[in-house]
Amino acid sequence: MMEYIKKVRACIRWLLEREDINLAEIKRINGQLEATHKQHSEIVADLENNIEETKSVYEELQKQCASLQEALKIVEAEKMDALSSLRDEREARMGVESLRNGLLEDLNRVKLEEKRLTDQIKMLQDTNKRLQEYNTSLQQYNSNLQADATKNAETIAKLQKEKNTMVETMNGLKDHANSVKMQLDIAKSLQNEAAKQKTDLLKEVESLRMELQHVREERDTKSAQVDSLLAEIGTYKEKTGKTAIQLDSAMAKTSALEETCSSQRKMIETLEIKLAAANEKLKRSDMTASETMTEYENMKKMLESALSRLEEAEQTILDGEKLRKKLHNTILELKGNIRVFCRVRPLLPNESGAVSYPKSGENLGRGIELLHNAQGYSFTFDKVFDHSASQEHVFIEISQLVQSALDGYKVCIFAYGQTGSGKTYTMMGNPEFEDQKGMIPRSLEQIFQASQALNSQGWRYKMQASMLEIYNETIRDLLVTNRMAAQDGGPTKYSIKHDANGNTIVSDLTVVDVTTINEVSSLLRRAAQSRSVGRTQMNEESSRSHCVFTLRIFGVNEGTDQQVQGVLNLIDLAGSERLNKSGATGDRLKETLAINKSLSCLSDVIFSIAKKEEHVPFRNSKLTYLLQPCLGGDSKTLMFVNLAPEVSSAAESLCSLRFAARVNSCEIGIPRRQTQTRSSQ
Ligand SMILES: Nc1ncnc2c1ncn2[C@@H]1O[C@H](COP(=O)(O)OP(=O)(O)OP(=O)(O)O)[C@@H](O)[C@H]1O
Repeated sequence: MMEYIKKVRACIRWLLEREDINLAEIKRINGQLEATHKQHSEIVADLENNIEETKSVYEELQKQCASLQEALKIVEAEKMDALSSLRDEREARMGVESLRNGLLEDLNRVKLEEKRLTDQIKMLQDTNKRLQEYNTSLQQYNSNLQADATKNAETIAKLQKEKNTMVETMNGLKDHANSVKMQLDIAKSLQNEAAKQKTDLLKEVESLRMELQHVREERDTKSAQVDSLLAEIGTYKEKTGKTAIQLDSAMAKTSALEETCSSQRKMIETLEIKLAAANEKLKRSDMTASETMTEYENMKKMLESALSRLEEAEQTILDGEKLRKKLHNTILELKGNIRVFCRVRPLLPNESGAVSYPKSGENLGRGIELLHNAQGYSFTFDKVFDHSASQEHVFIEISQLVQSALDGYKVCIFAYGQTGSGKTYTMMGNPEFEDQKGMIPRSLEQIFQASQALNSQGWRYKMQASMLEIYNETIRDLLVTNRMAAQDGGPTKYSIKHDANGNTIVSDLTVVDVTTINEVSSLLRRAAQSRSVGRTQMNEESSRSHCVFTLRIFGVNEGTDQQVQGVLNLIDLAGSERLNKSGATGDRLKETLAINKSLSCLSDVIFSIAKKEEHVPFRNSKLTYLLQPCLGGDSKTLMFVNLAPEVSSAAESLCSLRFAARVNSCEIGIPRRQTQTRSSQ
């Protein structure tokens, strides 16, 4: 309880203390309240002042507001104006925007187009670059091939030389072998003789031996007789004492027998000496025979090795020839264009020339310059032959091309140029004189020689020749014997067709199997006589027709069963002169028109092939339709452009050169070989 009271007292004390504190606090708060009241009244006074001020400001503001509203009205009106003008502007802007959008679309389109074009240009540039690179690589390849070809030609020449020396050595060896053989024959006959002698001697020795034996036996019987006689003598002496006469005779008999014995012994000795000599001789002849035999064997071996080397060399030459052929064809294939050779005929007396040639530089042998109306024109071709070039020289340049007809290519060589420029001279020449023979007889000679040479490699060739001319768009058979031999009595109408293999067939045309060059020569003579020759003012013997010689070549290799089918077309075109220059009238005018038409058809065809046009107008003239397979891209085509060098022909020459230059730039495609195996037929 006490404790409790103590606590209550403490509580009361604490409450009293708290009351004091609270009183002091109330006092403080009252003081604060008073201060706050004071402050409040000050604030109220301030606020009242402020309200007054605000009121005046408000009035001021109301005034301002009224003026602003007025201004606002004005502004609103202005705004309306502005809005309407804004609308107009918007419309205008929309118009402009749609225009802009259109323009943007256009721009985008243009940009896309530009991008496409840039891509295309890039692609073209790339292609161009690639083509250039390809071209460079082709050129490189080409020059490599040419270098290889030259190297091969050198190797072939070297091998040929080696072959020649080997052939010479072989001939020497053969001679040597023959002389050795003769020696051997002599030695053999000597040996035979010696053998015979030996047998004779052996026989003699045998008979001598037998004789000796016989003599010995005789001697032995005689000796036995002597002994028996001596015994008998003894017995006589002893027993009966026969007479001395009997004894003497017996003695004489005995000594005679002894003499015979000694002479026979001598004979035996001489026979033995003879036998030894014969044996010696036999031995010697045996030795000579074996020596000759070894020498013969050595010679035989040498001859065999020389023959096998010769065979190897021949094989290498054949391989080299094959490689050269392949390289040559590859080069021509890579070129892929019509090749053009230009040939200028010599000036006739009293003519002055308008043609010159580069004396040096890269166009040497390929360039030609023509002076016309005081202006110079330069051209370059695959080859240019000046007036001094011989027929042989020109032929060397085309011989590889001719050769490829044997390898199964279609080859077409034609001569183009004005009348009197040397086309016929180039193509046919004068076959009666060796140095004046033209490309046609030379080509045929080469074909026949080469086909014979290829015989050893198993190739068998069959050839068919035909020859026609196209005169005023009409075909004439130049090999037919009776020209008017048609059923109805009129001239034969020839029609041209092409078979599936790309071969041209001219109905009713005479096709002659030829096996020798002489047959072809007589055919050419026959054709030359039939050829239509007209007269113009320019050339007394101007040929007014296109003359087409065709040789079909069928080859089969009996070893490999490979078959080839080549065609060689050699064409002497009619003169290309213009109408005003030829001065032709009447029939001649008709001829000239027909010639010009077919020549222009020829150029149309060549240019259309070069442009890779879908439609090539082959059918526009007989000439182009006839040559379609040979111009259609898979053949090897060469054009001679013949020029007359005189000043008066400069205009015509310029036309011919321009045409030839265009032809030279044409790519007609890659020549293809027509080849198959017999079993694949
Ligand atoms: N390279 C040459 N060397 C020597 N004489 C030539 C040469 N070229 C042509 N001739 C001669 O020029 C003349 C005319 O030549 P050619 O008859 O070959 O001309 P062409 O062009 O065939 O004429 P055409 O169109 O009338 O047939 C001939 O007498 C010929 O012998």
